[in-house]
Amino acid sequence: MQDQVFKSGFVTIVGRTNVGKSTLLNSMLGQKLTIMSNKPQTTRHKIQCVLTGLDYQVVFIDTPGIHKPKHKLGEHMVGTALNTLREVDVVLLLVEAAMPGPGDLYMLEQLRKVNSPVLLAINKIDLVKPADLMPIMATFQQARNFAEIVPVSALTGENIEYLRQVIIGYLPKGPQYYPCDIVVDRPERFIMAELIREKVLHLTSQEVPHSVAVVVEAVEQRSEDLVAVRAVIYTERESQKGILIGKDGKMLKEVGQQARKEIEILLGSRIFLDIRVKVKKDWRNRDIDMRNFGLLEE
Ligand SMILES: Nc1nc2c(ncn2[C@@H]2O[C@H](COP(=O)(O)OP(=O)(O)OP(=O)(O)O)[C@@H](O)[C@H]2O)c(=O)[nH]1
Repeated sequence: MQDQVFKSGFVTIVGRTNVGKSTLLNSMLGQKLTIMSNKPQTTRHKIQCVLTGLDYQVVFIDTPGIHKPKHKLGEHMVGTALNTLREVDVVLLLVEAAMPGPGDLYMLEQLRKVNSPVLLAINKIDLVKPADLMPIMATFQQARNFAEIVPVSALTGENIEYLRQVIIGYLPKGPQYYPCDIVVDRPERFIMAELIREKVLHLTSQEVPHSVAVVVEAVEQRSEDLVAVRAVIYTERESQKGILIGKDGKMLKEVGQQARKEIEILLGSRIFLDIRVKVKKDWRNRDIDMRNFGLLEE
């Protein structure tokens, strides 16, 4: 009998905003790790999630949505995404089940310089009729010779297991980079901040989301089963601060209650969560603020 070969490698999921990258990643990992929202551009960080099986390990790098930059943070997001393309073993391009739009064409153009295998996953197939899928697949295949095209629904889970197998099939022989119980390489503080930001995105209306950054400033073990967490939500304008706090502090209370529940699950402990809201004017255009918020790497 032949020895089993261990396969491992780095995989990046790219695609324009809102195509379902985070949902797909979570669905493949079977756990909630990156934040999901119905508003575009919620993923700013390069998060690595690790999926380990008996004979494989996939390290997923979740890139920010590629889009035409509008301000400095936007430029940085595009730069990060493009850099990761050159460092990975497999690139997974995610698109929606629709004819390619300008965003997809821009993405395809960026991928022209990529040498590693590029797989195409066509997401949200639950929204289209099977007959409409064939011409969409054909159009994408004409645009580039993809290693494979896999239609999926990250939301319903359709074809996700198959996609996982396809990805593993393209990984090279390699070592186990991380211990098997590691699923994410970001520190807990970062995940806590992302959970809080996710609640803000879900609960507030359109004018707030993109100008919000969350920083967890302190985490303190108060007793055996109580951890105190102090976080600050930064906004760009006084008016946004008002919206975030809400009438009689109701909005902030709701954000805090919802985030607390999930942080308690994350840490496996009771949490005392103290959230403040502060205004930091124009932070998205200032490198120093972005670095402080952990949005730029040194
Ligand atoms: N119907 C349907 N909706 C989906 C599917 N996958 C994702 N969505 C929805 O699409 C929206 C965007 O999903 P995300 O996973 O946040 O998208 P993203 O590409 O990570 O977005 P950014 O972080 O902005 O780049 C959410 O409302 C998801 O629920 C799917 O297979 N079917």
